[in-house]
Amino acid sequence: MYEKITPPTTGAKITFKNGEPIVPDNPIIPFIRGDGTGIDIWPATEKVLDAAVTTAYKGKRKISWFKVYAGDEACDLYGTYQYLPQDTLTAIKEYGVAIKGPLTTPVGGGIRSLNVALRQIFDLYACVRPCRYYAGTPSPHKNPEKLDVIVYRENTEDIYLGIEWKQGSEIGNRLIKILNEELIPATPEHGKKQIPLDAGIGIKPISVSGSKRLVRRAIKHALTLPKDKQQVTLVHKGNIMKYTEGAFRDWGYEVATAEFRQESVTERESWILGNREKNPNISSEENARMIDPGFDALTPEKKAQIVKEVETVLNSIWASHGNGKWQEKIMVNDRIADSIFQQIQTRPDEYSILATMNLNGDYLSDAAAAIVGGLGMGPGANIGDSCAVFEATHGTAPKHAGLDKINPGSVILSGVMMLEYMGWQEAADLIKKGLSAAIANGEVTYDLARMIEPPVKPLKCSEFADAIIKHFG
Ligand SMILES: NC(=O)C1=CN([C@@H]2O[C@H](COP(=O)(O)OP(=O)(O)OC[C@H]3O[C@@H](n4cnc5c(N)ncnc54)[C@H](OP(=O)(O)O)[C@@H]3O)[C@@H](O)[C@H]2O)C=CC1
Ligand SMILES: O=C(O)CCC(=O)C(=O)O
Ligand SMILES: [Mg+2]
Repeated sequence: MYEKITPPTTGAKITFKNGEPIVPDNPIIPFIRGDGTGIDIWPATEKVLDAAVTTAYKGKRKISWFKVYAGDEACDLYGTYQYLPQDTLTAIKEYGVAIKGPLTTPVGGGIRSLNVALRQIFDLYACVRPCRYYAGTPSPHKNPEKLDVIVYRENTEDIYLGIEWKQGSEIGNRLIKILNEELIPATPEHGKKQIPLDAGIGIKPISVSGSKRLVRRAIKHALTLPKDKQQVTLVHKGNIMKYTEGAFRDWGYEVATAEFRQESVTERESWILGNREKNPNISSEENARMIDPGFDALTPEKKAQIVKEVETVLNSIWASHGNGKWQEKIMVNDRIADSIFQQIQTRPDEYSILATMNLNGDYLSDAAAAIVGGLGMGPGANIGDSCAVFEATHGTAPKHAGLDKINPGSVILSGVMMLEYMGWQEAADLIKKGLSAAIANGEVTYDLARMIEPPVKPLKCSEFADAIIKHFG
């Protein structure tokens, strides 16, 4: 079955039922070490995960690690250009849950991202990146503890589908010609616009199914959070890209109101209900004026539309959501993408789950990680219905590779997410406890040490792993 790798002789497979993992006490878990700093981070991560499982379960549970190859290491073993060997894909498919270090992607040419390929091959449609603060972590922000968000990023489409044509290529030129001469003129709303003849072209598909399954998962996750965090914000640039980003917003609201009607309220609905609660005799038109600040300047058709919206909401959900009942529901709102970047800095505590398309989520997860201490503190998971691959938000950080210096925190915390996903909460809690105590004690790697006042001596990557284990307590 495998060409160059052999699974561990002990251990059992994780299987899936209705999208949920069924985990034996001795699961076989494939891991990819990763390029660049993966060489430093993986041994530290494995050591911490194993120590936590041993301490928590005293031998009753154990992970059997299965080394599989991707990136530079794979080329060394399998030959030139064998960046993602079939062995690796077979192992991940067979064992269902895997963890990986970062993999290099060249800019401008060369291979396409192996990280993105894994997400697409296994249909890992939700990229889940929690950004929360561990006490004592130095941060460029005054109140980093106020940020506690989970970026829920669509993981398989958008421009990451990778369908693009190089400037000057034959097909690219043909496409531009067809667009300029046939398709754009046939679309009146595009007027006399033309694509520059010297452009490269990329395609940005955003589908109903891709958007809805992501938002569905985000809402289900929100339902498991404490009441004050039960909120999903749909992030989009729908004012500019109406039929992709704007549609993502609309489909997100459709999921909330059609599939989670009893559990959710949209922000606009909450305003309409709230206006009626404050003034039981309020007219529909007055209510419409209050939810839309520009109401008086609108055309009569637009005004009528908003009045109708008010009446529809009151007729359909006043009984189930009115008189303050909406305050017990999951709030679904939306924010324009550029605005959310400033909102998570200026009003961090107003947000919880941020549901995004692929590119916006990529940017936003790095930005949110920076607020709580940087990319060394940014874990993540790529989740599908029959497979999950855990990996950090950051990349290979090549300038720090092989120095035993980098912060392994993000991959270790990705391991914590994996343990939680497996239902091994006791082991996950031990690691969070050990990591919190190490940080609070100033035992940190260079990235955090350089921000601490007065300065502390940085630990090596491997020493940080040891400090976490020491603080299991
Ligand atoms: N999922 C994946 O595997 C990903 C892969 N990549 C790939 O990684 C490669 C390098 O990308 P690049 O843009 O340099 O981004 P990186 O995330 O690799 O690194 C950028 C900088 O972030 C800081 N950083 C990153 N990781 C850590 C960490 N664990 N601890 C502390 N600081 C950290 C370092 O800053 P400083 O030097 O200031 O300390 C580093 O120089 C590219 O090929 C890219 O495509 C990128 C993202 C995700
Ligand atoms: O695959 C890559 O090289 C980059 C991916 C990335 O930045 C991410 O997933 O956050
Ligand atoms: Mg990224």
